[in-house]
Amino acid sequence: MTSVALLMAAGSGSRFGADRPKQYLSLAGRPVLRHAAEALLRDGGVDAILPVCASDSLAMVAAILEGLPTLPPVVGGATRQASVRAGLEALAGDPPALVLVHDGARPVVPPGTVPALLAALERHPGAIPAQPVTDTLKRGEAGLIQATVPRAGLFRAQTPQAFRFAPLLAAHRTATAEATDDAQLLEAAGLAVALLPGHEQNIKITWPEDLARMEAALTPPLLPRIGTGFDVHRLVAGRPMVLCGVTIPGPMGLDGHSDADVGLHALCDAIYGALAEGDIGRWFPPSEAQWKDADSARFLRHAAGRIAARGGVLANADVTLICERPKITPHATAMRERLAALLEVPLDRISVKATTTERLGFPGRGEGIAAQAAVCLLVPT
Ligand SMILES: Nc1ccn([C@@H]2O[C@H](COP(=O)(O)OP(=O)(O)OP(=O)(O)O)[C@@H](O)[C@H]2O)c(=O)n1
Ligand SMILES: C[C@](O)(CO)[C@H](O)COP(=O)(O)O
Repeated sequence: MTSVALLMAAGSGSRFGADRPKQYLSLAGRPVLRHAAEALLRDGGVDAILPVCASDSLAMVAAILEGLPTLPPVVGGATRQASVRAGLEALAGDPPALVLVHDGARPVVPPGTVPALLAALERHPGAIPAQPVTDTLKRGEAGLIQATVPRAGLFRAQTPQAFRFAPLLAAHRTATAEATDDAQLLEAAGLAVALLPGHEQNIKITWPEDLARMEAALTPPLLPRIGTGFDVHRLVAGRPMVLCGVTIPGPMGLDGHSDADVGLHALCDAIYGALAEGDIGRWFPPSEAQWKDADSARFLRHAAGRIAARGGVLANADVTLICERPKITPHATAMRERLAALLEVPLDRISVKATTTERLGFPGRGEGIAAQAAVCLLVPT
């Protein structure tokens, strides 16, 4: 093996103050540590990851990293330096040529970072990513400024930090003082460590607000998706009149394979259209006997399920019923309530309204009822 990455996860996250160490908290649905491991491996160049963690977390860490090229986890120490040393000693019997040391609490390793670090090791025994300090620096005490510290030539060190294995192990074995990163030990040994460009997204999660910032950065933006639907059913005697999930008593009803709820069908088609998932006939073919006289509410629940399956939400829906009779206004609130309940959204996201065609055409002659619907969904890109 030519390069191994130590993934540091033996800290307790005392500044973060959660019920678990921060590297095990969920970020965009997966543990922070899993993000860090995948990010390390993404560009290639790392043959295996060696996790370093607390003794009571060995099985959990192995489970979190399942499926990735990992070596069995090693137990860390009381300080970060002691933990890195434990990882290096575990490799010393069959040493890799190169080693990277990465904080398990840094879930983002920007693309290109690992290849650039490994390339720099051809010229130097160590290389790290670092960001130039851009704020004015103050030294303070008891809430008062003591001095302004010149910031020229100052950098904020990040990880992964990359080293030739032998000098890093030697530096750890001979260290006399506690270092907050590994480059410091090579510096103390008088060895050159290259400074490569770091990245603002490479945040070490230290405080709760860091995790919140990362969550916002990793959550895919929601894309508005518009859909429209249109449907017509014939008016006949002796059939129920179900419109937008509400049954309206009377001698005439709508003809169709299902309960012929024309408004609800238009709404389903608008949703399927917004998702580019066909139409109601694709999901519930009229050729299938099981949908005969079916309550169309189940179609709308299915459409709502498709929105949820895509991780989306319904921003709003607007249904227009086109008929002379029945008069819709007395029923509009009940229809909105029924649709909102089926879609599990607040009432103010649903509109139901009606129009006539001034007695023109088939709706005007009372031969049928038409409905059109428009929806706006917000769906992750
Ligand atoms: N004894 C330790 C201490 C820290 N780390 C790891 O080193 C990285 C950076 O350390 P830090 O942010 O200081 O983590 P914690 O020590 O967990 O945090 P705190 O200082 O707030 O307790 C983390 O991934 C952490 O798990 C480690 O492996 N062993
Ligand atoms: C290694 C490190 O992430 C580089 O910035 C940092 O030094 C860790 O520091 P901490 O004091 O352990 O948080």
